[in-house]
Amino acid sequence: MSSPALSVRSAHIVLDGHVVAENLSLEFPGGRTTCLLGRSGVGKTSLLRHLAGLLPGTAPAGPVAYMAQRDLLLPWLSVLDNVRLGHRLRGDAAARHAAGPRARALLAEVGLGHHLDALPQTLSGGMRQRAALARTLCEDRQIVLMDEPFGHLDAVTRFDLQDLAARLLRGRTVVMVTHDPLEALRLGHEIRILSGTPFVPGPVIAPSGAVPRDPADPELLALQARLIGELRTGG
Ligand SMILES: Nc1ncnc2c1ncn2[C@@H]1O[C@H](COP(=O)(O)OP(=O)(O)OP(=O)(O)O)[C@@H](O)[C@H]1O
Repeated sequence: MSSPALSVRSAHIVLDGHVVAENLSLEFPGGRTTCLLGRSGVGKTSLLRHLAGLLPGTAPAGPVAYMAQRDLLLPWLSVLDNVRLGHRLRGDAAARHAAGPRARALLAEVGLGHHLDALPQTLSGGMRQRAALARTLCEDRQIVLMDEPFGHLDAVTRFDLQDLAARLLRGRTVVMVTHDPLEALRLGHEIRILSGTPFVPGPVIAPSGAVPRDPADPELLALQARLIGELRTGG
């Protein structure tokens, strides 16, 4: 099954009287990763929450997986139970049972196969983010919304998780908020810069080559300089 495109049509995003977006129309291509960049406070999280149907008066485009800025792991559940939490909360007995092997396989993929019984507070920040990524993927949704999924990680851990995410998210429709232009350039089939109040999305930036892209690629480095310049002047 191919992942659906996502569209926003003539949307207004207003939070307690603050107009974040007005008459907003945007397309996110199916089966591709779109990275959203923009200065702090421009409205990236609000747009993601709009897409997820988490704002008043909105509905999700379909079943979505949402990975929030904080990992939101429940401290009293093991890593394994955190990863299969959605199934445990929603599913019937058969679905709950089936989630176990899937959760274990994903935890092995993210390098936590030996920490199934660990409690979140005993893990490093990078390990917690990996567990949160496994939980997001355990939902097995065609649409995945991610809000700064690799923020607050050291450069090497971030780099490794970007590679992992690109592999595990292949073929899904992904909208990812990031503050890091290089992350957007490594992972995004398309990149949009949001700027202004209310925000307006800039034109689609579509670097060439498959993701995850090589950060040493001269095209990427040139684009990084351009994105930083646009963020500086536009935001
Ligand atoms: N509940 C609220 N009521 C009023 N204004 C809000 C509310 N939540 C957010 N805002 C404002 O809406 C704007 C957009 O916030 P949002 O969190 O979407 O920005 P962001 O681009 O994701 O920021 P950051 O990069 O810092 O996470 C900000 O100016 C923020 O102050």
